[in-house]
Amino acid sequence: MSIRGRKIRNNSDNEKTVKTSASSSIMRATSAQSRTMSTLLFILGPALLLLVLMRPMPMSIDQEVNTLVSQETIQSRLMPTKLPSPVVVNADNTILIHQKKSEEKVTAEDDDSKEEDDEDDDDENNEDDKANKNQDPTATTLSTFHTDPILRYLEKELSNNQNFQIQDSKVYQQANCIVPDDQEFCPSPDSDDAWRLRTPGFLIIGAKKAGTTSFWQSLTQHPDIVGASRKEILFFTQVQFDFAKYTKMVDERLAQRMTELSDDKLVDSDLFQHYANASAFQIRVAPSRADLVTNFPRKTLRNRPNAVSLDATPEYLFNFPTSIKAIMCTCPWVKIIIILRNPTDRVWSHYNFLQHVRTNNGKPPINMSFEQFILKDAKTMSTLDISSFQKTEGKDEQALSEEDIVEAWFEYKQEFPEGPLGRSMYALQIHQWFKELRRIGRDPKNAVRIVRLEDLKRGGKKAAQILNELADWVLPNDKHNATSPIEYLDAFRHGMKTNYTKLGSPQLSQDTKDILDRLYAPHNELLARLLGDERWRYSRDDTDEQPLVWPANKGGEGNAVFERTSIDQKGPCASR
Ligand SMILES: Nc1ncnc2c1ncn2[C@@H]1O[C@H](COP(=O)(O)OS(=O)(=O)O)[C@@H](OP(=O)(O)O)[C@H]1O
Repeated sequence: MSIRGRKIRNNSDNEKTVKTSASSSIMRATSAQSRTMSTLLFILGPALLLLVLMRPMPMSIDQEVNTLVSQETIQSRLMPTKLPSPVVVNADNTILIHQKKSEEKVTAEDDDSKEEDDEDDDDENNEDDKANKNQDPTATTLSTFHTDPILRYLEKELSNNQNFQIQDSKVYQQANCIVPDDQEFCPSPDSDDAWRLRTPGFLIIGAKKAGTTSFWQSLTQHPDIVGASRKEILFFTQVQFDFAKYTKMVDERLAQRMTELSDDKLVDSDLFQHYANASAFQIRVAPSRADLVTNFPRKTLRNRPNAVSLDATPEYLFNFPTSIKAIMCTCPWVKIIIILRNPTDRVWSHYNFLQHVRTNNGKPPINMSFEQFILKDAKTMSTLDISSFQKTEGKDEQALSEEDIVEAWFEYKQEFPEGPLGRSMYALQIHQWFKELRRIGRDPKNAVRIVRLEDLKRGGKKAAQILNELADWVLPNDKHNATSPIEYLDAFRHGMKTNYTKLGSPQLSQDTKDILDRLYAPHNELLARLLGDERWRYSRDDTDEQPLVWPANKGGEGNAVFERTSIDQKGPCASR
């Protein structure tokens, strides 16, 4: 019997005794005693009641979520500061995430010219580098590593190796890629292999649960839009990205060199590990294009000179710390489509997906309520042990640098790969994509299109028009309009629409929804400023049904100007 059970039995034994003696006491009780009791109760009663009412109540799950998902916990860690200052979105859509003493704007060009300077005379400039780094939080880890003897050694060794030639093309230097000597990398546009340059022609990079599957199904209606062998090939994510192959080679070479230098102080296992990691993440090794194209129907592409291929992997948007580099090193000409959705609705859909779809697929469901799910994520975000976060904590004057954010994001993804809350922080992710595109000399307005699921969901002529124009944009040679707007829309409508209510999903509680809307408000604000239209705020009061496409027509109609451009073959192939 449990201790609790025993207590109960003892209590009932006692009860009998108490009952017997109580009845005789009552018989003997005098009216004077009764009066005293009544008086005491009259005086103490209200005080006791007050004490009971003031007792601290346990927190409800909603309150707990509210506390954790507050701007002080997540916001301060994932966004550099509270809006509006010092986050400044400039007219040209660059975001100034920190304030330097001089209030000087940091642009991609500044970064580039700094790198070039570093390369010219990095020995002499070690001190300068340090000084610059103190002044400018966006001074990249790259410049730190440039001052490093082991990285210099690696660079020297790798550039001497015939299998690892650093391409002399500027774009590759800027993207900091080391391109393996891949014979298939630069086929002549007239050769039978020219199709490789259209592989992939464009990407749908996210967001997850924003209708990417229907979007893929819609665009592949066109006979010249050829999907990869499956949706979500994940080629440019860390898992598929062939870092291992190249880092293994780097590591082996490093290990060999370390053995040769066995007397050297540098032979230290921690240090070795550190630089092995650095070799993977600081020196971006381009994945092999030969491996990439195996994910596409090569025969179809070879036989159709106008065809453009599509990889739709929503993981890429979220996976920016590694995916952007891998993509820019492998197919820098690629066009990018992003589809967004109200951030709170996206998180809810994400939860339902994991709860139901995975179960149906035989994979283990996430066995928690929606509130527990987002609490877990909020906790991950707020308790991340990332030195770069801690470094800046409490120092308002020195906000996080972009490098810190990228690093933090990387760790966050490791901690909770689903990252349901983080994935809906769109501005932070899109900004990184824009920044990287500018870095290799591409204008995001030419390279990217962003649309909303809400506009496509509504259907009608305008939704059909968006899909049609996007197809036009990615097809350089579409002279025959093989697919009509209505066909695109029909395919979108019949895409992977789900109805979780039928699957038995509970409704999203209004309180939780409000909390999430509050969490995302500043992120949406930043998105609206980044994309130059306040409707990207995703305000629940917004009744404007005008479709929203980025970049918007300056005329204010909200429709993008879709220019038909041929695939821009930037990169080392362009100069050959
Ligand atoms: N045509 C149409 N109309 C309305 N809603 C649509 C449509 N197509 C897809 N969806 C909704 O998009 C959600 C799935 O998004 P994804 O395909 O991107 O999911 S995934 O990331 O590939 O798993 C999923 O959202 P939820 O139902 O809210 O979970 C789909 O229902």
